[in-house]
Amino acid sequence: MNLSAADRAFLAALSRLAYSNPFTPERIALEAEALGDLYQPQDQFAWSRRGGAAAGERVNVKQLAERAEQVVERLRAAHAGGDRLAPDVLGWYVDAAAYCLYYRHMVPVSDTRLAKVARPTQGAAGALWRDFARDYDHFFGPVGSRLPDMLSPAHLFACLFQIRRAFFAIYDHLLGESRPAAQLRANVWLSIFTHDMRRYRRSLYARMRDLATLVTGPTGAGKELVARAIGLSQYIAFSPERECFTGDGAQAFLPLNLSAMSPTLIESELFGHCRGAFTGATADRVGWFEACPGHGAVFLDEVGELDEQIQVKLLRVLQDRTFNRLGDPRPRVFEGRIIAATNRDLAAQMAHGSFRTDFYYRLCSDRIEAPSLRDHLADRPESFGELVRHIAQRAAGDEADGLADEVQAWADANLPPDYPWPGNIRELEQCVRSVLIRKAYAPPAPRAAPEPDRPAWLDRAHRGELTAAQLLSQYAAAHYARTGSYEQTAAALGLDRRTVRAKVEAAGAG
Ligand SMILES: Nc1ncnc2c1ncn2[C@@H]1O[C@H](COP(=O)(O)OP(=O)(O)OP(=O)(O)O)[C@@H](O)[C@H]1O
Repeated sequence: MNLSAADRAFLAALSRLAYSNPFTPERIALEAEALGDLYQPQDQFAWSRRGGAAAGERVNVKQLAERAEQVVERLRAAHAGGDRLAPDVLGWYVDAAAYCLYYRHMVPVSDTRLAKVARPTQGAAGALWRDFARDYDHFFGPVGSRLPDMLSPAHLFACLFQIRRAFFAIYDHLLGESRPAAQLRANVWLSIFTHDMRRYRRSLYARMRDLATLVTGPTGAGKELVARAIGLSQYIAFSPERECFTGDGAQAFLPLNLSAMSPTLIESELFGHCRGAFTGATADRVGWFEACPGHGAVFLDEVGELDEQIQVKLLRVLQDRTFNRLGDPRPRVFEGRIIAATNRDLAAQMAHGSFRTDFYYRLCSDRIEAPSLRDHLADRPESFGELVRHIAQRAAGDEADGLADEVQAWADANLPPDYPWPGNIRELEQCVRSVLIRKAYAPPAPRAAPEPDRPAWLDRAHRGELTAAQLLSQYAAAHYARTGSYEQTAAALGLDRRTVRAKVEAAGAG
């Protein structure tokens, strides 16, 4: 079949677009490339929630889908008429048809319907699935014999539905039109799907749970939101026989704030315990690692506060997925994904010996930094008004515009232009609520510069808990962390370089 140069260019761009990260500027550039003259310029460099415009209402997306439908139907008709598609055109056809399936069946699924369809009860996704499967046959039936690697309809359905879930989880919750905000959304997408969506759909979807994610950033900057978006967006297989998903996506995020609990309680929450394992353990208890399904995530909030003994147990979970209930010698298997967050400087904690190096490296194979509110405002001062509007919308519904204006006026009159917002977006939320109630907000009093973290090994040394060898290792490691040089550390400690190195390594492993 003869395709025009314009059709070829359109299909080539659409093929890349269908596998691209929707939260990057490249995605917008691909929309422009695919649509050519039809593209309607927009004033955003990457997709973000704005004034309630849902993705389906975007004029460029609509144009893309309409054009994709036309070209795909022409190619299909040509093929049915005996006109064999060339291999490059066949590849484009597959991608464009999958795009049409997404647009036809997933884009109309609203947030509320999504939750109903996602239920693992028989038939919950029935109507959506049957319509999808019919269109799948329509597009791929005629060319099926030439597509040995084609994804099964159930797997493609599960993948496209996952994209829809992830899109909502990111787009609806991680707000802001600044570049750091867009970067954050794009990074969350990568943590879910990686940078290679084809590989993800082929095989990685089943392996993502082996990758832990570490979310860093200051307090109130959205670390838990990030973790939630990743945790609630994992792949869930679809059962065509039962016409439902095989797991409950809504129950898949298990957060635990580690800063507020004693070590025994943390262990019991995470690993579970047997009756009698410790005073007060009156019955067996299933921990979160046991309760978490394969498509779920356990979120370890404030991981920088973890006691070293628990770090060792968590390292084992990360390395070979096994753990024991307290008081039970039988090893059990964790099926889900681990996401951790901290606002502490883990590098400094490692240097001080209070955070294990091996645990750190297993934890941060994937790392996301949540930007501070100051980062948003430095990039885009208008972010203030935009974020206030979003927050006001949640706090006051129809009254949002008036409230947002009040907050802006109050901030202009009462806050210095460089007010640092130490509590980040959480503090901004508090400010909006406070203006709603009292027409004023009292920022927290500036605090003295925080004391640097006191290394845990010093406390242990103080309590007489370290051997002489451990003490020397920790001291050498602390010195080395400050100087970055084995030579200097050796000279200062009166040791030879090799001994210092062995001591520093022993501290890291220790
Ligand atoms: N990017 C964002 N978009 C929208 N809301 C945000 C964003 N970042 C933070 N928030 C809001 O700020 C509040 C705090 O967010 P969250 O609990 O995720 O922060 P955190 O970084 O985990 O804080 P902490 O370190 O204190 O636990 C929440 O109410 C959340 O809705």
